[in-house]
Amino acid sequence: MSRKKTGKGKGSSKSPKASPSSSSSSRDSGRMAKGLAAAAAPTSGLVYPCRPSLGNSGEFYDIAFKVSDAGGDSGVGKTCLLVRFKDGAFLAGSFISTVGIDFRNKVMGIDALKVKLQIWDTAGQERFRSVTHAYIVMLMVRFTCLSAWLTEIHEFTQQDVVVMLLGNKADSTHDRVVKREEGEKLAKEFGVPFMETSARSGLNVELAFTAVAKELKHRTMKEPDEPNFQLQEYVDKEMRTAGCCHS
Ligand SMILES: Nc1nc2c(ncn2[C@@H]2O[C@H](COP(=O)(O)OP(=O)(O)OP(=O)(O)O)[C@@H](O)[C@H]2O)c(=O)[nH]1
Repeated sequence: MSRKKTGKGKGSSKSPKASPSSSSSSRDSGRMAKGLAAAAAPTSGLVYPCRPSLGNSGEFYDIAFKVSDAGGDSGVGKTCLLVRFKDGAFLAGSFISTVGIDFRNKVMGIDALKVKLQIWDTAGQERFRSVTHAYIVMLMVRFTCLSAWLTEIHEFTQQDVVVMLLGNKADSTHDRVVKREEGEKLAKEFGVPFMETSARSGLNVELAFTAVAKELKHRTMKEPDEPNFQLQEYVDKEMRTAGCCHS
């Protein structure tokens, strides 16, 4: 029997706010009931850009960003990807559809800085309405829907939102969300970076989030005459260096 992944009745209705006070919350992972999602939406992608702050997991960080894995159709592996990234484990077993939204924090070392990513896990049906101000949206869509998803992103999010396309379940020929060639072609067509991941094997999961964190850090801290961070180039180079794949 499969259960629903739900925040209903758990935790509080408080949202993680863009202020130091949210850090004092006792939770490192928050859950919200579906109806609260829109009201609980973050007000800024940048959580707290200042010198070391103490996260609620007890880790210091220099800068923090909100990231959303929204945009994935139901069942493409959004929750599993997050769990793999945060806890290094794969959630095997029966499929439990997310209801409402959930978030997880992780602090990463990026170019001598501690960057906290607060990653929002949304149910397929919540789409972007609950995360309109997240800085980045990581899509794991079935590609027939890509155009519609991108239109929706641009309608409901900040203009400078960063979008990254992930083809998850790369470990499985049968289950994979999209073929690599198809993903690369479409990503090029739509002008978004693309990479394959697997929550099951861990393939490229750390790399995907590192690339996101680097892009966000660069956007916030770059000097006016500094060139933009090339996310796709970085990802391609890292994969080549690693002889294919990061896990
Ligand atoms: N083979 C394989 N299966 C995966 C992978 N990631 C997730 N799954 C399986 O896919 C199913 C759905 O995963 P979830 O992470 O719950 O999907 P979701 O996108 O969060 O779904 P919603 O909550 O409905 O939006 C589960 O049965 C997972 O075990 C992967 O990388 N490889």
